Amino acid sequence: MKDGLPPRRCAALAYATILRDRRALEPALEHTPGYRKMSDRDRAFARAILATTFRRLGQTRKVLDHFLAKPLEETTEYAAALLVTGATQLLWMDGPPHAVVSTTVALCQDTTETYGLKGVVNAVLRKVSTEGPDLAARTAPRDNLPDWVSRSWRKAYGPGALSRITNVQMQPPPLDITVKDPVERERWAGALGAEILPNGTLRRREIGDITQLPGFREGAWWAQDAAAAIPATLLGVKSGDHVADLCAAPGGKTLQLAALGARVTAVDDNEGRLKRLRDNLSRTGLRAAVAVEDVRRFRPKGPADAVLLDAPCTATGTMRRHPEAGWIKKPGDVQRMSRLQLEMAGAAARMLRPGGWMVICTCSLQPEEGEQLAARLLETRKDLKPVAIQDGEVPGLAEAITPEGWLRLTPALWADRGGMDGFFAARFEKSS
Ligand SMILES: C[S@@+](CC[C@H](N)C(=O)[O-])C[C@H]1O[C@@H](n2cnc3c(N)ncnc32)[C@H](O)[C@@H]1O
Repeated sequence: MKDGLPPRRCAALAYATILRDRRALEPALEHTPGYRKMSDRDRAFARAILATTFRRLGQTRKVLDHFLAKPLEETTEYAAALLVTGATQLLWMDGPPHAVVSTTVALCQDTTETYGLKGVVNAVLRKVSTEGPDLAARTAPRDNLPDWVSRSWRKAYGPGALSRITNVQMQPPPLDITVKDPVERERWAGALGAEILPNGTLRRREIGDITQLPGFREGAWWAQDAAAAIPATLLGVKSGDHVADLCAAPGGKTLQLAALGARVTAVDDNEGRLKRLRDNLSRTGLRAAVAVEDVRRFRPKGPADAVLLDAPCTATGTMRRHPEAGWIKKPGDVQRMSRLQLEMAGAAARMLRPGGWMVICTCSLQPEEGEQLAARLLETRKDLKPVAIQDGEVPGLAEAITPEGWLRLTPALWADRGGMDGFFAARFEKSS
């Protein structure tokens, strides 16, 4: 088979699946015919095409629109996938024009519907390779947000922040690392060639194969975005405390709490993701009890000293790491998820002992899943009172503390160091 054909085919097939089935990028690729049989290099190439395609989707579509007689959405599904992934390689990946155009045209032979479109695909991609860069220069990173996301962020954060957030999202994400033993942080920063961020997270510019990095196999650290590492630190956990970690898998926050010496019960209803949590515990030599259960039904053996709820959400704060996230969600998902989050937060509060602290967090930039969720929780549970987050608890992030004392992290924070995921966290104490 012609060189470069299989990874490009995988990328185009997975692109169509992701949009049709609203599926996340990694599982979509894993289930794409031929993907698992490819070499590591080809798999990495397919993944890079796909990630760049979603990261630049709005800009690429704008360029393609100039050369298409009808909107891309009205084109056959696979033809649209070939055009978008092909144009992405030409515009944003320095793809050699001849190789990109000829392999993409060859892929038109995959289906009867696209067979007859070889001429069109050839002509359009040739135009993209010659005239596309000038047209692309007239587009902007914010074009890459789905309209509903762009509208909601503009309203919530303003146009300036919207541009800063989208600029960060155009960059490939760094590898962020939480070290098990903080005393060893400097040593591992040296061994890994990493910078130490103000919250103690280690940051490397490139992700690569993390299993080959020093300290991974011996369980000295785990990968965790700097923003995701903050909520567990807000619980004020002491050694020996009983902590319920709700929606725990794959376990980044469970590991943090266990490393502090807490007796952690990690609850999640997804067995597959819990396997990853168990693997992480065994690799790092940390301990936690694990319960496979819906958080809304789970009852701990006794009241917990502290509860962490990292609720499922639309994950629009993670579009830098998961650029497809905004494209596979719809505005209705925000309402649906925020109702679920409120139910879960109510269940979480019931698990807490009087005087105990609870932190709820989501990796979403939608206010319905953050500020509005926290406010609604206070309306519905009179036994909770807010415990404002203080400057000293979040070094370098004082500006992220809201007037109510919540924490609103956006990708634009620490932008000169590579940004972070968008996250929201709020803390409460149970009064009775
Ligand atoms: C944001 S992820 C959690 C990430 C995790 N806390 C960490 O730090 O690695 C949300 C998790 O919620 C779980 N989940 C979703 N609905 C649930 C439910 N009703 N009960 C328990 N877990 C649920 C998902 O399986 C998923 O693992």
